[in-house]
Amino acid sequence: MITVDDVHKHFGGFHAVDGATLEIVEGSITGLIGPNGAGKTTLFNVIAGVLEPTSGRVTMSGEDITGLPPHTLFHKGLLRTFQIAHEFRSMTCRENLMMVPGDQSGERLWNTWFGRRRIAEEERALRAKADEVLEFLTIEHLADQRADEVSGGQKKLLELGRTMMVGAKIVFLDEVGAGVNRTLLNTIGDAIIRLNKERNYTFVVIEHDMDFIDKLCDPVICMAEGKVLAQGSLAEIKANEQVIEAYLGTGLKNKAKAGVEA
Ligand SMILES: Nc1ncnc2c1ncn2[C@@H]1O[C@H](COP(=O)(O)OP(=O)(O)OP(=O)(O)O)[C@@H](O)[C@H]1O
Repeated sequence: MITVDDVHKHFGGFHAVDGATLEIVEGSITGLIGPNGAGKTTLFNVIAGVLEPTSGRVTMSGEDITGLPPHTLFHKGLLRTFQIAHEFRSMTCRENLMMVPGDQSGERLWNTWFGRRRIAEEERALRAKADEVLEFLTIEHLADQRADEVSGGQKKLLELGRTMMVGAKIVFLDEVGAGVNRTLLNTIGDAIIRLNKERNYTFVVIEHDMDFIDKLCDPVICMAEGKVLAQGSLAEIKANEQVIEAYLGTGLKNKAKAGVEA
C-alpha cells in the first residue's frame, strides 16, 4: 500500500532519516519501534507530507506521493493524527468531530446564499455521523464536553475519531500510549483493532509501550539511526541481534567480548 524507497531527511548535516526503505501492507497494523532519536517521527512526517524528504520516494498504491502536502494526502485517505489544535480546545468533542474538513456545502459562499435548507440537512447528517463516531469509540458521554476538559487518553480517542469523519484508508498514530492510563489504552487499542477489522483501516503505529505493540501490531519494523534495522513479528524483532544492540547501545557482541552477561 505504501512503499518508502531509500528516503533521506537531513537537517543541516544531521541525517535524521538515512536511507529508510520499507513497505506497509494494506490491512495491516504495522508497528514502528526504535530507540529515542531513531528517526521514526521524522519518517512519519515525511510520509504524511509534513516534511519534504531530502531524497527518496514514497508511493501509495503505486502512485508517487513524495512531498505532497498533508491536505492532498488527506483527500487520498492518508492521515496522521495530531494533537487537537489550540483553537479547537474550547469546542465540544462533538463539534471537534464536526469541524473535520469535508465537502460540506456550507463551506461555499454560493450555498450560504442559495442552499440554506441543504446546509441544515448536511449539518444534521454531520452531527449524526459525529455521534456515531463517539459511540463507536465508547465516548458518547463526552459529546457535549469541551475538548480541553477531557483526559489525555480521551483526547487521543477524539483524535482517532477525527480520522473516522473522513474516509481514511491509512492512519499514522504517533505514541498514542504516552501518558495514557491502562484502561483507556485498552479502549484505544480495541478501537484500532475494530477499525482495522471492521472498516479496513490500515494503521502505522509508533509506540514505546511493547505490550501495546504486542497486542496490536504485526509486522513490527525497527528503526535505529535513521535506518530500518529489521522487520517481522515482535518475537522475531526481539530476538534480532542488531535490534538488541541498538536498544542496549553497547551491543551484545562487545559485551560478550568484555565478558559481560547480556
Ligand atoms: N527539525 C529538526 N531539526 C533538527 N533536528 C531534528 C529535527 N527534527 C528531528 N530532529 C532530530 O532527528 C533525530 C530523529 O528524531 P525523531 O523525532 O524522528 O526520532 P524518534 O525516533 O521519533 O524519537 P522519539 O522516540 O524520541 O520520539 C533526533 O536526533 C532529533 O533531534
